[in-house]
Amino acid sequence: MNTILHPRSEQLLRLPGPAGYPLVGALPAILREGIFEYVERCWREYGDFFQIPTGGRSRIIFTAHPDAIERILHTRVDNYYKGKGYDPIRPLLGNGLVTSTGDFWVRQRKLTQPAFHMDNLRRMVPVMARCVEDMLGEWEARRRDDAVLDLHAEIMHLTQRIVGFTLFGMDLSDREAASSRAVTDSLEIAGQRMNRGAMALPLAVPTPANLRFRRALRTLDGIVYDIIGHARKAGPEAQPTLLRLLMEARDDGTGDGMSDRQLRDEIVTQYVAGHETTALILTWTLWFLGRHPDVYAKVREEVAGLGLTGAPTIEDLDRLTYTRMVFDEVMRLRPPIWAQTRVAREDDVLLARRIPAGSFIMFSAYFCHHHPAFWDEPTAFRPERFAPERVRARHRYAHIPFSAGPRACIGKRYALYELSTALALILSRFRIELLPGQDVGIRPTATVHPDRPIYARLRRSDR
Ligand code: HEM
Repeated sequence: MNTILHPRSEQLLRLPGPAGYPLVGALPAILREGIFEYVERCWREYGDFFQIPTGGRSRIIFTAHPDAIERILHTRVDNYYKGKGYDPIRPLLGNGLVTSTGDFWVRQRKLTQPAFHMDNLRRMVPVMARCVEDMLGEWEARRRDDAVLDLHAEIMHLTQRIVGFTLFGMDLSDREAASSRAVTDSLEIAGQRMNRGAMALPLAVPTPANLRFRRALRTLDGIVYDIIGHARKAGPEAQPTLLRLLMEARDDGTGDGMSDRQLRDEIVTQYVAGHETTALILTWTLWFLGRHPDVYAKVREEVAGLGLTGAPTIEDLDRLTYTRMVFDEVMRLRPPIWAQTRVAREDDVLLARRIPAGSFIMFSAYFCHHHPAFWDEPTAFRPERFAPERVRARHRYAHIPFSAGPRACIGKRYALYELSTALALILSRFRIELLPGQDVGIRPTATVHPDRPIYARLRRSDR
């Protein structure tokens, strides 16, 4: 049943939250502090559910409670759509799978899904392993020179190479440096544009940030149109990849294929969504393992138990159950995508509060993952939290690094196999020693980064 609610309904006005200025609400404070930091402060002060004024009558309704998240992503999923909160990222991702909505999204998701089926993942794992081995070969030379590695930079190169080969059938190595910078720049500036909300200047205004953003887009477009051109030349007999699948897809009604622009949007989306996220988790995993020798030893033992002599199989990777708990804990503490937004189509009730149609809602995996009612000592690193019996006893929406419901991450299994393959091969060959005295915090933009490079030395694994 749908009760019509006026946007100024008393129930909504009674939501706690900070005060703001008349025309600009809390935007000056958000700009000064950054949206993540601002939300964190409010979350500590106002708890699970509050509103942030953003000027005039508009407001962000924020929640980090799993009950509310379950309602948004599952119980009343049809009532919550991706709206203007995704605008800052649209110049980068266009109308690809992350940003599209409605019937168009349903169609594109259906077309894309087979690329991530088990039979395809099974074919991809040896390719992932080959990319890791190539990196380890380079690391071997550096180990002999006692070189220091910038972990995240190394891992970003790896995951880009993996996405290039597995999804597009192409070696992107020679473009790694340029595209890494373009992806980091564009996500960072999209994050800043999110901070500014309605106050973000149009991209056409030549501010230094806008110019950097446009330059990053040109670089990425160049790479992506190259990928498409390469695949067209390779012809239909080339290896089946996500790209081929999308190129060969035909509309049921008209029989038309996707335009180059739509292909571009889908490819950029998979490229960006598919390598930065996994790179961040692998980097953070190596960081936490370096800081927790007991956990490191258990992962190392589990990996050694596989007795790998070459690339792992899917069955090998499925046996890495403790390692999977470690990834779950890393993704709890450092979910790459710290918040998502939705707009309510109709009036609804969240956590016993009435939410009028048109409300702009932000919900956060990061703060949900740190919720003291669901996690003991939320900031402590404890993979044992993910023992199966403890997971069963917990709220299903207390841990949502991949989101949930129909718009959950399409690359979840791909990501987990990639992470396990990489970690298993790295730990089989090397011991990674963090340089002492590093105090690494987080730098949340559109994704949650380390706030400085993480440096490590390589030692031969003590197998
Ligand atoms: C640890 C790694 C990853 C994490 C934590 C992660 C997380 C997420 C999250 C939270 C969303 C929802 C975003 C939103 O709706 O705003 C999402 C969506 C998505 N992810 Fe991932 N992701 C990961 C890896 C990947 C990989 C490897 C790929 C592709 C190869 C991928 C492709 C996508 C796509 C295309 C969507 C949009 C799905 C849709 O709306 O239908 N992700 N991911």
